[in-house]
Amino acid sequence: MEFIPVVDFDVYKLGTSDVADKNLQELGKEIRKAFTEVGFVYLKNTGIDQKEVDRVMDISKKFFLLPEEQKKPFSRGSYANNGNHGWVSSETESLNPRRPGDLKEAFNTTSLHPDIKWPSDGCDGFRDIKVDFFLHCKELSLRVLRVMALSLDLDSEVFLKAHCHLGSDNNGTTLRSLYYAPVKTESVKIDQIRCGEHSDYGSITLVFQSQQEGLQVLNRKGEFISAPSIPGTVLINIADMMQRWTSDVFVSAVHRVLLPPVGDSSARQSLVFFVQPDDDAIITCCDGSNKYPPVKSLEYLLSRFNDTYGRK
Ligand SMILES: O=C(O)CCC(=O)C(=O)O
Ligand SMILES: [Fe+2]
Repeated sequence: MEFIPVVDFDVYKLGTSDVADKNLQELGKEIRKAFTEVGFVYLKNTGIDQKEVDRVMDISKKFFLLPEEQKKPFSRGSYANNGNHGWVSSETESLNPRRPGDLKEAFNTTSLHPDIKWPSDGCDGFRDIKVDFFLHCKELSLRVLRVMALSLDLDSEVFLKAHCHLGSDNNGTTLRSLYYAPVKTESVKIDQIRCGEHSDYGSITLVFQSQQEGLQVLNRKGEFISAPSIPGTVLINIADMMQRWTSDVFVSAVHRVLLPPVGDSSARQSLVFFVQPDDDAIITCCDGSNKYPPVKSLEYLLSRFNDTYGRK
């Protein structure tokens, strides 16, 4: 496939409850085709509107533009109850370990625990805006996971059963805001880009992008195709654990974010919702085959984090 298909999710958008089986089946067919052929799909009419996405981007940007000393207290690794929650500074991660650190900053919302300390000075409303958006993304993700199961003629709950704790500290699902600062060409290292080639780790990922281009997806022919922002849609991709789960029926495609063209000094932003099965879920091939050995969700995730943050 040379492009990523756009599928209309209207019949099962957030807020609908009485969807006919026939409609779900139709939807399933289209989603299945996209996830087997390219691993990515754009969904339109999901019930998450562009205004809400813009609000989350705006509050995130306010935080990212604060001076470093104000962001440091919220660093990833400083939260006792959750090792993944918090701020990650630029060039800390290499999603492709063969490249220098990615030119991006991130804030991970992984814990919704009431005791979590949130940024608020200079970015009023940060917590509420993030938490509301997290919960909307959660609802949409559960709907998509249900359609995916149906599309494979499986029990509709087969994936949902392993996402019961989504939004609690026994599940690693993360809403990540990314900020790709304007690039100063003269200080870019050799082979450095905004986000190195990688595939995601969990079950599925929801992506919302600002207008700036750069996201590319590797198709089955081995060519990178661009995945531009389409306002009002959400881009959804299969991640590695889902590929294992479906014995490679759904493909977790490699993707990356390139530098902007020389002379383009705009910042880029995205919101990425990484859906993760519950920590103690055991992921076993759903076709009954043993193409991949069973793996515990949390162990798999931790091994992938070690690669990203440079295990020595
Ligand atoms: O920023 C983007 O558009 C995508 C980033 C991404 O693929 C990731 O963080 O896993
Ligand atoms: Fe990704």
